[in-house]
Amino acid sequence: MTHPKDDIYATPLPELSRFRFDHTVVNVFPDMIKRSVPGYTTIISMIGDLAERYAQADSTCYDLGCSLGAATLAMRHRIRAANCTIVAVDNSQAMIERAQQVMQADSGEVPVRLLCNDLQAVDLQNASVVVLNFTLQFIALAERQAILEKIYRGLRPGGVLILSEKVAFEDAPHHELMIELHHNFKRTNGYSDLEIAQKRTALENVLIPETLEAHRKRLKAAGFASSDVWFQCFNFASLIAIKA
Ligand SMILES: C[S@@+](CC[C@H](N)C(=O)[O-])C[C@H]1O[C@@H](n2cnc3c(N)ncnc32)[C@H](O)[C@@H]1O
Ligand SMILES: O=C(O)C(=O)C[C@]1(C(=O)O)C=C[C@@H](O)C=C1
Repeated sequence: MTHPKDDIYATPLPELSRFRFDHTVVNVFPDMIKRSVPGYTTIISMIGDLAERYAQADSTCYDLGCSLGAATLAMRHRIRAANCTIVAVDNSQAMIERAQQVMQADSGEVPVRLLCNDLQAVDLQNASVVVLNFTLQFIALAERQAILEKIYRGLRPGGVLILSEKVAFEDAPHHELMIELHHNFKRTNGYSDLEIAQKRTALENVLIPETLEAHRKRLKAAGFASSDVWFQCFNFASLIAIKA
């Protein structure tokens, strides 16, 4: 499958609409996310490692906000436990349609079920691995706690949640520095200042980052006794939370 270059924000757009995961984004998504999220390829690969370690026999692994299924594929190729299924969920019809093609072209043996649905409407049961890879950041703040509680309830003891997010920092100078370093990462990857600025505006009030402290507090309140960061590059981080 070819991966066209993301040039969505390359020319001045008279009206910047809110960022949406529509057909235009789907077409360039693999290029967009690799050039926009520091460490994305490493995180995907490590989700495979973690799935190999934590997937339990006769259980379900969930990829919530799966987009084109990069984390699903990483898990599919690393799970060794017997009789596991992966359920991959996204509420963008365009993403799920393309993800179907990606799964059909893949020869992995672990069964994958793709669902076009709001992850908040999906019942989680008998889970050993749950992935929220840059998804929770797109959900309203007031709805985030209930999602983590549902995940906690749906996990088996010893199961794991992998939560990756763009994050904010309490300390204003540090926050600004991380944003500048992230923008510099994008510039190094070929995005112009115009592209960076227009995407930033389109993501305003759509992608809502929180501090790592806020995420850990929420995970604790949901029931996770243990959670901590296992990856961070600038303002992009991934946490691991284990159900005792
Ligand atoms: C940044 S992308 C996730 C990337 C993907 N997890 C990966 O590892 O490549 C965010 C995804 O979350 C999906 N999403 C946002 N809100 C959602 C919701 N309430 N229910 C299901 N999917 C959602 C979007 O459609 C989008 O595909
Ligand atoms: O913060 C940015 O500038 C981004 O482009 C980040 C981000 C993300 O973290 O999901 C936003 C939208 C796209 O899905 C790809 C990357």
